[in-house]
Amino acid sequence: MDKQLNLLYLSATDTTAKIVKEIAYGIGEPVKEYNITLPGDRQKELSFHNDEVVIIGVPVYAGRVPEFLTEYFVNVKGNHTKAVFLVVYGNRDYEDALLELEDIFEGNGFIGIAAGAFIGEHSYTGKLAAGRPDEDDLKSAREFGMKIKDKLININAHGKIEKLIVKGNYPYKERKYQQPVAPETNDKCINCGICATHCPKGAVDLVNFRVVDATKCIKCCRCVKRCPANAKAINQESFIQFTQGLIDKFSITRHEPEIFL
Ligand SMILES: Cc1cc2nc3c(=O)[nH]c(=O)nc-3n(C[C@H](O)[C@H](O)[C@H](O)COP(=O)(O)O)c2cc1C
Repeated sequence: MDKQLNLLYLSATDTTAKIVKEIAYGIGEPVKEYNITLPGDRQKELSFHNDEVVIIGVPVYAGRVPEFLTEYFVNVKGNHTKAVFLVVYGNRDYEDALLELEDIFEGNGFIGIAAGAFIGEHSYTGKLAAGRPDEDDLKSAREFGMKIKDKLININAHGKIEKLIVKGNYPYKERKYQQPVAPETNDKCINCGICATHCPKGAVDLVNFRVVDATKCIKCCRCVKRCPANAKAINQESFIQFTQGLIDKFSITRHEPEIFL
């Protein structure tokens, strides 16, 4: 087997983390984790060797890799390092995110050997892909891991890796300007500060937890979902309407994981 299996992921509301870990469990190797969800974890340059494997997982934001992450990924280098690409989306669509993720990392010295698009509860609401990844999703993730293990054994025996083809189109889906919005804090706030210390963008003020910099907020909803007092919510009418539209349109059909090997 390869020397080291690594997990590199951002997961604001923990769905990506669950799937990445279950894939690793299916591969069955001890892992080294690089959880890059918090700003402090995205300071260092990372480089991986040719005898390592990295599972790289990100949530889908507007059909793409989250933009601020593409800036950080410039600092993650491979050296003919084998990689598994994973995107997790909220049952709407993942559009060009997987192709973009593959392009970024293959441009940085990684070689894609497998990829997957899985489904996680939508960051904006518990009414879309509620409770996912569920048992079936996690089973699919484990089985995907086992297939990756077989492929790695095969690669190591024959030394040949065919170009990985994933779903997605060029040009990638256009990134549209979005009006800055930020969560508000209600009177239930207990001043614990979890929202501030857990914000992936450092958008919540570390002294006055009610102050959120809307220009930094990425609407990942980590603060909303992690708040033990249910005190944070995005209340802007446009956001509420957009979220309701997603529920109306995309909660009827259950999407299933897709894998590419
Ligand atoms: C800003 C933003 C944009 C999103 N865009 C999409 C999207 O285009 N398609 C989709 O199905 N889900 C979308 N989602 C939902 C997330 O991809 C999904 O909930 C994912 O499971 C979150 O991963 P995490 O729990 O690891 O943060 C979006 C979420 C956020 C916060």
